[in-house]
Amino acid sequence: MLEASGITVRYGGHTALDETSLTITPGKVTGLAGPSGCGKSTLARVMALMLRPVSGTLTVDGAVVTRWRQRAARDLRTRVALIYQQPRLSVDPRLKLAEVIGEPLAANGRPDEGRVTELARETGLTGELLTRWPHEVSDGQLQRACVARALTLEPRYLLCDEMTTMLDASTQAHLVGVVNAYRERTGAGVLAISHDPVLLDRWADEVVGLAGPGEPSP
Ligand SMILES: Nc1ncnc2c1ncn2[C@@H]1O[C@H](COP(=O)(O)OP(=O)(O)OP(=O)(O)O)[C@@H](O)[C@H]1O
Repeated sequence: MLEASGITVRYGGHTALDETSLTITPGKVTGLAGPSGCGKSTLARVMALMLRPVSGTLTVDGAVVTRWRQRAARDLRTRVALIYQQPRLSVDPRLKLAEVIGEPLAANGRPDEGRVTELARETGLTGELLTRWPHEVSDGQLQRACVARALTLEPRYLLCDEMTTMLDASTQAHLVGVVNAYRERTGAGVLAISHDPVLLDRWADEVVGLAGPGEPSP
């Protein structure tokens, strides 16, 4: 399990999370809802080992996380992948789409063109798109590449932060289908953060509501 327990995060003097807890179970989709600014993205970044909380404990399959970001143990860091709402802010504009997808493999010294091609096919990207720069593709095509990138190292937990909010209905359905197929094949646990109650109702096994600090739980 991926377990955040009693997590507190402050940005300067502002408390974004106040002793918040959330558990993601392998094989299940946990939905996370809550008003804008209540700390959903912040919690996802903590659970992806990208943001160190002021206090609280994060455990990944029983291992307590003590180091964060690049200093985190590679084995723990690569067990969790995060997909953001805005693909343009999460890709290096100097990399072509094939390189975007293959980035985690290259960074871990395991370049694998075959795996990149396979993931591109699964996420609905044609070979021709793989040779383009990010500015030459649509947001939906770029998000497909980001989903493929998130799956390259076969994470045990996949955190989808408003993954489909900016996309049309058919791209949304396709990418949710890709994540579901991955979960069914590998038993990965999924966190689905969304403002869309219809999507969460359809997609999640359980929906958790997050209140802002100092507010009553919904
Ligand atoms: N890097 C930052 N520096 C300062 N404050 C931040 C930073 N990131 C987020 N915050 C603040 O922390 C709070 C929680 O932000 P967060 O993005 O986690 O909320 P959210 O629930 O994901 O919101 P939304 O649904 O609008 O995406 C907000 O008040 C936000 O303004």
